Amino acid sequence: MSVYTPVSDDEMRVLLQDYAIGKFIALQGIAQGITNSNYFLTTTQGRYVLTVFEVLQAHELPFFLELKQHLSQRGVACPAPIARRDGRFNSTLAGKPACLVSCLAGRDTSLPTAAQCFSTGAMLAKMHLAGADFPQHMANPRHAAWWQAESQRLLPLLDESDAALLHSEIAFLAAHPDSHLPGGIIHADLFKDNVLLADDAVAGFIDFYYACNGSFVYDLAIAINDWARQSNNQLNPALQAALLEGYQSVRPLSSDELAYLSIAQRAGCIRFWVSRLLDYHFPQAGEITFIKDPNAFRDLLLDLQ
Ligand SMILES: Nc1ncnc2c1ncn2[C@@H]1O[C@H](COP(=O)(O)OP(=O)(O)OP(=O)(O)O)[C@@H](O)[C@H]1O
Ligand SMILES: N[C@@H](CCO)C(=O)O
Repeated sequence: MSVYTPVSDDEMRVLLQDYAIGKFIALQGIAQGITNSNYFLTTTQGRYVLTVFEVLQAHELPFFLELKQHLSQRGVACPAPIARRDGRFNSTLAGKPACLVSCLAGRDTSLPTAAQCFSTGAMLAKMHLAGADFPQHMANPRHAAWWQAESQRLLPLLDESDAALLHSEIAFLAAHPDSHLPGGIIHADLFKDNVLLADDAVAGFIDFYYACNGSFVYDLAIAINDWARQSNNQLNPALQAALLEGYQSVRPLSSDELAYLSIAQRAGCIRFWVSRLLDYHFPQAGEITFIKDPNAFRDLLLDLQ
């Protein structure tokens, strides 16, 4: 259940006065999603998605909403934020930051086909190219300095072999950084549940709230690690190849990027192994946390080494 903040029809009617998108017809909570409260909003002019942010703070929102506007204007399949009458994208509802975005067709999948992996790879490359002239910068809050610092809290809690693996892998990544590789705006969380598909085509990337600056090959690696990962936490070679082929159909990788890809995949494993371990060992009081299996990324890491 992902509606933590109830929004009444009357509250929505009041908020709609700040927008020029017609009159209220209906508001329906969306069951999927973990972090935020999401609703489908229908007005006399169309269908939209209302998000009430449960964790992000108001001052953090403009970067993500302006990025979505930039990308959607350049043909990247993603929700377009809806501007208020005063020109802003961000609103407040129930004392929390909120926004309206366009409603996309399509559904996510947990069992992608090779054709869907190809389309996702191609759209990711398109996103990387489209971000080139986005004027804002956001350092990655969950990269090398973060996993180095957070691992200090985790190491005493892990069994001996996991602790040794985490420690040695972080040292390996520190010795093999990606800072020399092409980069720009990355999604940084392009898992299967963050892509809406209409048959084989990408209807839209969603959940841009980890988007930041980073290397393109790292972003691609994060996507491969989820889209091609099978239930045994090993990669399906055909799905991995399809995602890579789709990406390269739009933006061919340099030989340096290709050589680094497997290291980037190991970095992607560390990123999500660490965040899932933190959710498991240090659940935030008062924060809604759905704990995903940390061992999935440990096991994939062992397979990639
Ligand atoms: N622009 C959109 N158009 C259509 N459906 C959307 C849109 N945005 C979100 N959804 C639907 O709402 C669901 C929840 O959205 P999302 O995954 O962004 O939730 P969240 O709680 O904000 O983030 P997360 O689950 O990653 O923590 C999606 O699975 C999708 O079905
Ligand atoms: N995609 C992440 C959660 C959101 O960052 C995970 O599966 O661990």
